[in-house]
Amino acid sequence: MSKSEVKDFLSQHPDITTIELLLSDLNGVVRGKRIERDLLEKVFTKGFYLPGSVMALDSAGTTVEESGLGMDVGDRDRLCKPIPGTLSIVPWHEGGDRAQALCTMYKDRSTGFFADPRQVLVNAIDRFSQLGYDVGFAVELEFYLIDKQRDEKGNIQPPIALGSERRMMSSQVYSIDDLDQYDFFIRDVIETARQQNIPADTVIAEYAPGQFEVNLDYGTDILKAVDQAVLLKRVIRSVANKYNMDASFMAKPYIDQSGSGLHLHLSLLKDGENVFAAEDPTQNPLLRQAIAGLLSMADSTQAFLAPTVNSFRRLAPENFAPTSKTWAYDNRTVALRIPSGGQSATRIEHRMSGADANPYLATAVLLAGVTEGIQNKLEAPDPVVGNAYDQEHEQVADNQRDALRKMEADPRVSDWFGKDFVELYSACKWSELRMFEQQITQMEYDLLLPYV
Ligand SMILES: NC(=O)CC[C@H](N)C(=O)O
Repeated sequence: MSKSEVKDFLSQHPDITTIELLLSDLNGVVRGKRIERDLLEKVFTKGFYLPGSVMALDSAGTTVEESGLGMDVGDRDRLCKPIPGTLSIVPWHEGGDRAQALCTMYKDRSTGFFADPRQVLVNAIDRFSQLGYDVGFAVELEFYLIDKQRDEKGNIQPPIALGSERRMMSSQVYSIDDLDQYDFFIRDVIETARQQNIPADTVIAEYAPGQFEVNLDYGTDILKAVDQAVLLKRVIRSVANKYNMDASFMAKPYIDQSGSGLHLHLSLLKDGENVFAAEDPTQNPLLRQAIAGLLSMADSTQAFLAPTVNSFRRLAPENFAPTSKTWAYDNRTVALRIPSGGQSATRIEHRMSGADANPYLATAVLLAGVTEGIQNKLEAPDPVVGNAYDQEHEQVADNQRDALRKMEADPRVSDWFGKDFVELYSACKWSELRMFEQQITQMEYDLLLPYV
């Protein structure tokens, strides 16, 4: 990051006293440290240090020792550097004196650290670029607003909108009333994002009470768009918090309501022309190869798209979350949708990731699949017509164990994500899975303890 960026920023924002330096961990959770204004220039030119074990944390924030990045290497520090263009104010901070910058971790001064998920995406973008296409890329994020107060049974519940008596209980998809009721929140998200140069545009009320979707505008720079998605999640959480609500990207917070997804849209362009375009896009050979590649890696990359035990609860039929390795035109019951909307807008909507997936890894999955399909001219099956949930199709794994084993078994995953990274991810996820499985549920005590 250039010295002038720091100088300009500090002179434009004389009130800034502290700056948060942020990194996305394996789970997409933002971590980092805070520095004083005086140190900013040095940090931007020379970098700063955080333990490499930041990239080996489980969901409880504990270092997974099997990763080899903790005690084995003396919990050693790694160089981190801010990413140019990401320095911005933190509008939700009450004092108005805080800024932030997104950062990335290095192995040495010039090589990225294998364990940083952003670096995995950087590598994937490099390989994908060799295909020689420009892109149109966009991210959609679903999330739930949740009351900080639990209901009388101790369960989570939708919040009461500011200045209203009414708890949001309806399931009115695309409801304008629901958007009205939450206007204060939505406006604040869009405005806060704007202040951080994040192009969040549309907000939609989703299928369930308190569930919304926010879209980032189409971009041509994949890495920048994913950086923005990571930061947008923080905006949404922080703005919700301001109004005493939680915003959650958990894949399935309510068992009887729709889950939350992370949908990625990709079109390929050559000389400004969309190469996926065709009168009937499902017959476009290049698009079919890209689809075939994605489907061929659907099993072995699912562990990145469904990163926790909870993610697999989202993958239930009839909820517009994909359960099968399918694709179709204008159809939300499949894994890969080709949205309608005119030839020049022809694109793949990748619907497999939960909102809990790390956006860097989910996007690397997308690029790997598309590249493998096109390079190897893979053949796609026929697109689905009608309700994919009612038909016989090959299913994706319905549990994390199977997904992790399939990830470990496919050499293409090591090739794309790095052998060391796959080993790290695997160690962290198995450890976390064991942590979840070691809990005996209340239901087991209620239904089994007295009777068996
Ligand atoms: N609007 C939609 O497409 C719903 C998507 C669904 N909530 C998911 O989990 O992916």
